[in-house]
Amino acid sequence: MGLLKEEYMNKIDPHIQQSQAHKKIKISLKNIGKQFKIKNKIITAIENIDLDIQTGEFVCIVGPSGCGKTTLLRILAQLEQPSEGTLTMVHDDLNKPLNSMVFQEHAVFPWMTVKKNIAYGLTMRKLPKDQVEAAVEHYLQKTGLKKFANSYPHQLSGGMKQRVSVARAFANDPEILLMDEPFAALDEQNRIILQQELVRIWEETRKTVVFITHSIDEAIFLADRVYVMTSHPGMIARSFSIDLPRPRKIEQVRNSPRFQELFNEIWNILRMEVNKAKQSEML
Ligand SMILES: Nc1ncnc2c1ncn2[C@@H]1O[C@H](COP(=O)(O)OP(=O)(O)OP(=O)(O)O)[C@@H](O)[C@H]1O
Repeated sequence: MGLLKEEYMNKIDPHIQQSQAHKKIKISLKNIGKQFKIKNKIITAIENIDLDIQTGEFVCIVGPSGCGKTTLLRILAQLEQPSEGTLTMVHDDLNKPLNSMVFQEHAVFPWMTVKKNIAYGLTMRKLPKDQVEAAVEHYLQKTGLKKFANSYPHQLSGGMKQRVSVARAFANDPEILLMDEPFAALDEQNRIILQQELVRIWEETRKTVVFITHSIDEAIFLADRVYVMTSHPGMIARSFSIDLPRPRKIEQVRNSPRFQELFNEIWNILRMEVNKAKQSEML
């Protein structure tokens, strides 16, 4: 059961507020649920989601296919209205966008050069030209795209295109980055390289990130906290604090006994949820 637009705005707007310095919670979800109506059938995508995300925290969400991860992210991006519950997001600096989204693929503009793609959000905000150029230059450098600044997306590999998406999101300088399986379509080598680059840029910027992934390895390598969701309808099954030291290097993380321990704990929960999802598909 959806909300009317006005009801929704009443729910969201008062909570996108300027924070006081002592406030640490950036995103708070209380009892969030979402139902979709298809023909006469109601599908509960997510239910009873309660979680708090701290300012500067890197959060990964893993869960079986179809458990509502994208729905949750779309609610955070305000592309979707929750059917129930309260979403609170603290907007600290009104000169910056509250959030930017990075999608799995097809998110770069094919008619724009790499440089123009990265500059897009800043240009739309009509920021001074030299400020835009400095930000673009910075992220071209950080993502190894300098040589391709004037190339068009069709001249780039899949990995390069995702770099452009990541560079654009960071250059836009949002307070919250919402990432929906951004590396899922990449081959293993490119995925590792981009994970390493993302972690490096994030460790410098410490933005609040919500990152959806199917990969337990990826979640542990990137996150401060991993939430595991239940199968349909999606609820939070468990949360894991990822207490691995930073800065992180992929080889060190993967070889550490703590990584193995976390992997096994998360997999034990996820395996049960994936099996449940399979059983309900067979019914
Ligand atoms: N716009 C929509 N209309 C109807 N049902 C929807 C809509 N969006 C999502 N759903 C349903 O809600 C449930 C959750 O979907 P969602 O895409 O959020 O899951 P997911 O965990 O991101 O899936 P995956 O891991 O496969 O990408 C699914 O049953 C899906 O069919």
